[in-house]
Amino acid sequence: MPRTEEPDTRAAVVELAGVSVRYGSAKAPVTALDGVDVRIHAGEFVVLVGPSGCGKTSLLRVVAGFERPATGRARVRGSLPRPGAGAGVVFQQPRLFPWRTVGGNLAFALARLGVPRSDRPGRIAELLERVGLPGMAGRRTWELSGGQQQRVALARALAAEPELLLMDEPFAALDALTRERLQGEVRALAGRLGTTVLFVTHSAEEAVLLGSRVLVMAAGPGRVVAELPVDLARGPGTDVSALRSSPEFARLRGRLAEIMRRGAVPGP
Ligand SMILES: Nc1ncnc2c1ncn2[C@@H]1O[C@H](COP(=O)(O)OP(=O)(O)OP(=O)(O)O)[C@@H](O)[C@H]1O
Repeated sequence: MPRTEEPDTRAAVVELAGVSVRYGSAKAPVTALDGVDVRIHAGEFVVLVGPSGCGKTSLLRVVAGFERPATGRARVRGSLPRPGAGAGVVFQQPRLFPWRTVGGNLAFALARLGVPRSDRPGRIAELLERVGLPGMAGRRTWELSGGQQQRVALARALAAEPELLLMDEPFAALDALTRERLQGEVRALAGRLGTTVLFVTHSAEEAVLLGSRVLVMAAGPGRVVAELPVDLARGPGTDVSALRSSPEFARLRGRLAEIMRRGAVPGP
């Protein structure tokens, strides 16, 4: 959704043009997405926000290659999206193998990526360090808290060093304190690694806190109705709780909540 008449000539990491997704049968079709255009550039942190059923997960699934659009064009780095090809995915639930250790879960992902057995322990230690779980490789996943399990899921998604990270309400099931900590970490991590992120949430607050750009969706049928660029400070030392108490954050959150209420861009 360009904000000017200038054509956008930058190479896009994600490009959706006129994408529709339909479920159900021919007799009872459900149009989950209708004519969605989205371009995401390298290093952007794009958040999809909107009410339940507006197609946020469907859009993410198209980008992940789990869902083929009924109409339109979807490309990731110029190619048809395919599961496991270049994008790391983190879901609301960690979806770890409960019978494997933390390290075993990561080793499985690394093996699938073709990482030689001898390199795996080093990579596992690095990944666990990166998500704030150093030395936890030998732990059973059921010994971990929900937040720790979600960190392991994030480490698994980072195993492929993806240029693109897709996150579907990854913190929704966590308590407020853990959520805040992980929000800060994901924000810092994405900035440090230069990862492009597409993140789904219901929360206006989370959207403004994390996103460099927020896309607002509406239902019936699912579509993108507005976008809000977010210019809150970014950088490794940016403290999420300080950001949350800044006047700029309050202004943006209020504006986004108003856009979400109206389902369209309000006047100046
Ligand atoms: N497998 C499916 N079969 C039939 N309908 C589906 C299927 N998956 C999703 N839908 C429908 O498509 C629409 C969009 O669903 P989707 O899960 O993408 O929305 P969402 O915005 O992510 O919702 P939520 O915030 O509740 O997770 C909804 O009406 C939903 O009921």
